[in-house]
Amino acid sequence: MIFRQLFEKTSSTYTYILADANTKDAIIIDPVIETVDRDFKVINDLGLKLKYAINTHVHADHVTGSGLLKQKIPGCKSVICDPNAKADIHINEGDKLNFGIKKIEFLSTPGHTNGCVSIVCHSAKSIFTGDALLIRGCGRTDFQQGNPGLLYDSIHTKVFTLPNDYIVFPAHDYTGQTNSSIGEEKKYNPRLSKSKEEFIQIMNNLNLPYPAQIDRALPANLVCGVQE
Ligand SMILES: N[C@@H](CCC(=O)N[C@@H](CSS)C(=O)NCC(=O)O)C(=O)O
Ligand SMILES: [Fe+2]
Repeated sequence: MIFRQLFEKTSSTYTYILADANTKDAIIIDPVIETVDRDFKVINDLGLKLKYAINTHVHADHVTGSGLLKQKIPGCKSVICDPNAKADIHINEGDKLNFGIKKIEFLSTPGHTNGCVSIVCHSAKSIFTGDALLIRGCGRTDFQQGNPGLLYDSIHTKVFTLPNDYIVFPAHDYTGQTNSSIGEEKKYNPRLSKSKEEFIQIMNNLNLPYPAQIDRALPANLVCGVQE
């Protein structure tokens, strides 16, 4: 497996590239429009064939790079779960996609937004959690149909039931951390290690300012980041 974790610093977003080392078939998870040229260079330098550009949800804090990547790489298909967002493929709970002999499986993990998915790669013992589960945190639940009770259930029934040694790769980190594990987050996550009632109380009192790019990002991300 070829693996890259790439960072976009304005929105503190992680973009991931995964590829089958033999066939060079590749996927990208949560690309950001401002760093498409960097990601495109990585893809070309490594001789990868990008099959899918996947968004874990309709992002509110940055514009997705998936539409621009599709323009640059003929044959690349955009993928999302949210039925309101434009994409080539709309996936659902339990769906799988292949790249070479590698496989990913989608878990529906709503609560941060309605259409949030987490992506499991069992052969790499890894889960890409989008904004559902962050390192020692989780996605906010105060807009985009956010629902703290639903997020708690998503994480506890879909994510925390994976083996403790699975690596957690989030869509963001604001503290300089890159990854965690299921076991660590079950034990040390200050929000999700609490009871559901305590979690809902915490989430309803975060009082976070809205993301700086929200007004630009939400409409753009409903059309893959670019108007055709
Ligand atoms: N300051 C950032 C936005 C930070 C933020 O709201 N992050 C979201 C994920 S992006 S929708 C979040 O869920 N944060 C949870 C938390 O506890 O911080 C910006 O202006 O972009
Ligand atoms: Fe988000």
